[in-house]
Amino acid sequence: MSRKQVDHDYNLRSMSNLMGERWKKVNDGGERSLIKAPSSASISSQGASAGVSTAGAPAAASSSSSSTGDLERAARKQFQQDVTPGFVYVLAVFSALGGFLFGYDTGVISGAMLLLKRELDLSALWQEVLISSTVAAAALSALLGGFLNGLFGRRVCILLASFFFTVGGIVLSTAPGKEVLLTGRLIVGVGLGIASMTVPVYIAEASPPHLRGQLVTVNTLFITGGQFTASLIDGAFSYLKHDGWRYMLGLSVLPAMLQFMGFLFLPESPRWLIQRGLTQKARRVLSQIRGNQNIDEEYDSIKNSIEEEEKDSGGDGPVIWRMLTYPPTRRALFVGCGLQMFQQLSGINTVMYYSATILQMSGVRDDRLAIWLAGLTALTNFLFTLLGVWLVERVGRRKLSLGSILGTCLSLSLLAFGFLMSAQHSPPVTFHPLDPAMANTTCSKYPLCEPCMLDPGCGFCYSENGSALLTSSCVPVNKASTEHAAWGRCSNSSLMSEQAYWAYNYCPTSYSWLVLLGLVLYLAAFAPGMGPMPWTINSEIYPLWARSTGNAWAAGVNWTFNILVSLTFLHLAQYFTYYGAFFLYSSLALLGFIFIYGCLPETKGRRLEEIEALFENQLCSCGVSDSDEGRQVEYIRVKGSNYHLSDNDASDVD
Ligand SMILES: O[C@H]1[C@H](O)[C@@H](O)[C@H](O)[C@@H](O)[C@H]1O
Repeated sequence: MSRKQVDHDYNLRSMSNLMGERWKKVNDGGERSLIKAPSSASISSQGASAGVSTAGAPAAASSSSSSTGDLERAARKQFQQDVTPGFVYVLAVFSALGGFLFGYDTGVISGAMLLLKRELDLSALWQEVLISSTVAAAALSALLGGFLNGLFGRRVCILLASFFFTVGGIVLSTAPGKEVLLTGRLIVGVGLGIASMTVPVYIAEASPPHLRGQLVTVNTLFITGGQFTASLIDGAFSYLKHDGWRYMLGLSVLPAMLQFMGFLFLPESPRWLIQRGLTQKARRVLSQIRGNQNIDEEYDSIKNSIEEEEKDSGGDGPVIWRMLTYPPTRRALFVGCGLQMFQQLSGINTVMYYSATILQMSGVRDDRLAIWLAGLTALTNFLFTLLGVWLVERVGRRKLSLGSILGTCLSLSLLAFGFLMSAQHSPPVTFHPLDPAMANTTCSKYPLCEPCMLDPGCGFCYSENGSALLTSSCVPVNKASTEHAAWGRCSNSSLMSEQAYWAYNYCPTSYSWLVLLGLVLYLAAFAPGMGPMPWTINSEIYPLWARSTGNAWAAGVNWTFNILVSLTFLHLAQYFTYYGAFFLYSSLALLGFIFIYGCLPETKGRRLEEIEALFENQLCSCGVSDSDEGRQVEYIRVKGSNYHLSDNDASDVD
């Protein structure tokens, strides 16, 4: 069926929800288009100046929908010209401190661990437990956060999260031993889970539609900003001989307290208030955050949609059950969780974590320098997320996500190819010790650097003249610190760097530039789209009754896959080699592309109340297609029928 054909039987409510305006059916020579009837003064005045006929004249389908596009754009422009009060920015920035803490607390631990394992003599198991306990606690508390959000509201949850961050930071910085450290990391994890699911919802519910994408994306900008700050703090405090980790872990208390104090004065989300029947308060908050705009229309639209939703979502039982048994929310949940899953499966946290090693492969031999340069990776992630903030309202969520995941997939392949070339030109092991006590290790049997490096018990010790390898051996790693070999010339710091270099986890290679290029391209592709979009889109695709639960489950999926990918990476690399692991991530990103292409509708510029309609029919039915005249048509399939939403010149597609 041509996409220009529109069926007879359509659901008017869905469409009026969808565009937030009244719609009329126009019979158009056997084809039906939808054009919008002006309902507000601003629209009619703009519509008149744009010369738009709204009376249902039997115009050609393309011109009527083109006029609809003009009218839509004019209305949007008018809306944007109305003053957006600065208060909404203040509110977004204070909320996004939760994102900053998310980034800081997940980022700071790698640098802190270098000091902790030395000072507290931590075993590999304890190191692993201290790192992953926070993520595991975050996964569980994100789910719990959905329930708390529904019950106490967004504001109380953000206060609760900043309280956990503060207490966790204090416990961590004063911890006398590893058990207390673990307690602190668990407390911080609880804060992380609650903040990660509440903040995007709160910002989305308070923002006007034309700014929503940008303001929610600012939260991810703060996440990456937190990760960058953590790398700077890690670098700076790594010079302290004692207790540097206490400052690293404790400094998060400052933004946490700032957020707590700010939220004592910031309001509850108006949508949650209306849902709870606190209508007077909701009106007050709406006026506060919309400044001099007329809030009646927004208030009514929220209220109506809550009433409609209550009928639609009917039934009893836990919200997640109602979501799963009601097709639109089931589809939204599928899309939301899928996005979060593919975000993590594209390996962002592995790439970030592994960047110091990638830099070492490129010839940066000094550990400290590698830590500082890893900060550059975090900075690149941050800067490209900034690009995402700029792009999200310009190109829309769908195109941004698609472009980003495609770029992620290609750059992962480049990374993998770089690793493959390094492996194929792996330097040989030229020196096999004669001393039987030393020779009888698994390490000394490896003929090349590649298998030696993939064995976590061994490292490659070598000397070179310029870029020519002189002698090399594969020796066991020092169990107490992977920075040295267990014996031989690489076991002694003073000999190392003068006569020999110790490569643990990597091999010297002349293909490092390929890997480095892959890393930079990866961040440039991932950070503007796949980094922020899963959070942004989840904050807007669920109806109010399902919003906190939907976000809770999606955030839970994010944290779960985060831990899964980071815990399996080294094993994956061991069994499939590094290039195998990165080719796997690249194939998963390709699957993600297909998923997004098929299932993600555009939500840009729509009211939260309108977005539910996008999920009311079968999945994979929204997008932009070429019309018969070679123009691009934005369409949606509702209840088995196709509707044009806009008809724009290819150069001017929303
Ligand atoms: O969106 C964020 C961001 O991309 C971070 O850099 C990453 O560490 C998180 O896991 C992710 O959820």
